Amino acid sequence: MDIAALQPSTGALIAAIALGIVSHQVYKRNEPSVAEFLLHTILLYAILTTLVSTFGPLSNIRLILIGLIDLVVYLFALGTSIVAYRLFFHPLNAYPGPILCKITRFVATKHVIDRDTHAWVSALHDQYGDVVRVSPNELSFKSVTSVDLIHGAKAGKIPKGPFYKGDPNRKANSMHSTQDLFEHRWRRKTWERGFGSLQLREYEPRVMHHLDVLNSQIKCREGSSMNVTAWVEYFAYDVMSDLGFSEDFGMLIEGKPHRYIPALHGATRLLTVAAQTPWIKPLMDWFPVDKQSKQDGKDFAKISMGTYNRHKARENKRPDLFTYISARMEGAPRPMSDPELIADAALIIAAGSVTTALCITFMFQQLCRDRKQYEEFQKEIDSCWDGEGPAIAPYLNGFINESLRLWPPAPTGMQRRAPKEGIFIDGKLVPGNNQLSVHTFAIQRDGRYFSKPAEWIPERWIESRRPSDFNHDVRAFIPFNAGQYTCLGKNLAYQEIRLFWAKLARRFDFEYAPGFDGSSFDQNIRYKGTFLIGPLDMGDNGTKEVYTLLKRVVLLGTVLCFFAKPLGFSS
Ligand code: HEM
Repeated sequence: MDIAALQPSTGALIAAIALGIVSHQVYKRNEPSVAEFLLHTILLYAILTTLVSTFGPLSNIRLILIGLIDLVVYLFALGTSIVAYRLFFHPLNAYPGPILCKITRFVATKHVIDRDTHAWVSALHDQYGDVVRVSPNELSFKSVTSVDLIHGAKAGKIPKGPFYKGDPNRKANSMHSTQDLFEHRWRRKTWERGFGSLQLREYEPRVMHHLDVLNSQIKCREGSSMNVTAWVEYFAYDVMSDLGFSEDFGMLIEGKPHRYIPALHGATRLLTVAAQTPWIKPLMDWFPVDKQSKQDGKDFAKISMGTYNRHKARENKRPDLFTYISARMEGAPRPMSDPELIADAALIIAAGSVTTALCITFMFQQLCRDRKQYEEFQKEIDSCWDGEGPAIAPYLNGFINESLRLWPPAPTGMQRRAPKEGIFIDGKLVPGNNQLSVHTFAIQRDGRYFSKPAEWIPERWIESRRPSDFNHDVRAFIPFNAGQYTCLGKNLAYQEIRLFWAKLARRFDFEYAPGFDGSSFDQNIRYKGTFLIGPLDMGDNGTKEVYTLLKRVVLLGTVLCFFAKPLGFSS
């Protein structure tokens, strides 16, 4: 075929370019879904082809081909218009950032796929300062003033961003993923009933029960090594299935993971990719990408539904978190639907298990790395245990906070949307509807807020022991986020972690397993919504048990001597 004969007329070309630019103006105001975009494009193709046909008689095949060329020109004009706008006319143009990030979200998506978002954004902050444009319409901040404005007390009118739309496995919003301010407020109130101090007291013996099981499993394995990462996960998931639904995944008893763990990990992988670019979500079903994660996502949804159905069917319920969440709250504007409750059921375990497990596992790593800190840690727990839980344990608290500061389980920014009228942060206007967040990992490792930021120093949290010249600004400590969306399980998490150490540090003396030095663990810290970590192989060196036994023998001897005399056995 004569190529020259396929050349579209100038009129059709100009029309295609004009339509590309006009479409961009329309899409800028009303972002289309993938289906809408495809429909528009097909319609445009039909319009362009009709237009071409008006310029003279053409065979059908020529008409189709010239129409296609026009369509490519249209798409090219649309793309060029988008890139030019994002580079030169976008309201976030005044903010610094890498050029590619200003043009496309795929840079951020690539880092999610590479599992290094936390380190990538942190490095961008090192290069560009307190604010970076990480995507065409998204800013990442790391100043304490931004915490207050985006997440804190002054952020009442700031809703969650489109990131939260991303879960491809969800039929309805969970309390956490809803972006409507009013809806979030009343659903959160419903949840709050499960986290009062009375409820926490009720949960405590249930946590202790799982610690007893873990305790006996460690004892059984004395002399051999254990992958602490896995066992702490078993503990945290078993606890949440019990506190959440009065069920027991039974991972601690069986010593192996329930299907829930890989299913949740796979589902989160899909979620974090889809959440970067929510329009990708429907495409995930159409294309055969990451089949395993898709299957995991489906299994995760199925398990959550099963949990919900069993809880609903159960009579004589022990009060647990889901009992509070699923009972209609007085003053609630409407009852919750089944899909919403299933989404909330998934949230309980997803939010409460992996986060707590990560905090504990990072503490294990540090304790084995620094024997001096371990000795002080153990000494304090031994001295303050009052039979029910460590009463005042400032060093333990400092240790927990250092874990959460250096390795916040959810390390990246929690995306919010600027209100319509925009918001002034650090003296500059962020125009309405752009996305913004404070980067937890970066701000918590900023020397302006915490001196020697990369060092694990529990004493920094104890006022009497903190060096007087130390920077210590707790406004920059946001592992649970802050304000209206702050973690609901914060107190539960602290309680669980304290009980964990009170029970286990008193009993065992942990150290790296022979041949393991922790370096492979450090090198394999990745990001996947939360941190994703590798195995941490440890053993109990047994001295603690022997020491406890010795203490008991000495105590028994003293008691016997004391009674022996009056009873006349010692003459
Ligand atoms: C060390 C442990 C924990 C850490 C570091 C942590 C961290 C966080 C963070 C950063 C958020 C904010 C998420 C966002 O804005 O998108 C959050 C929210 C939440 N967390 Fe936790 N969490 C922990 C433990 C728990 C536990 C044990 C539960 C119990 C179920 C829980 C339940 C929740 C819930 C329900 C929300 C949603 C709150 C809302 O949207 O209003 N978390 N958590």
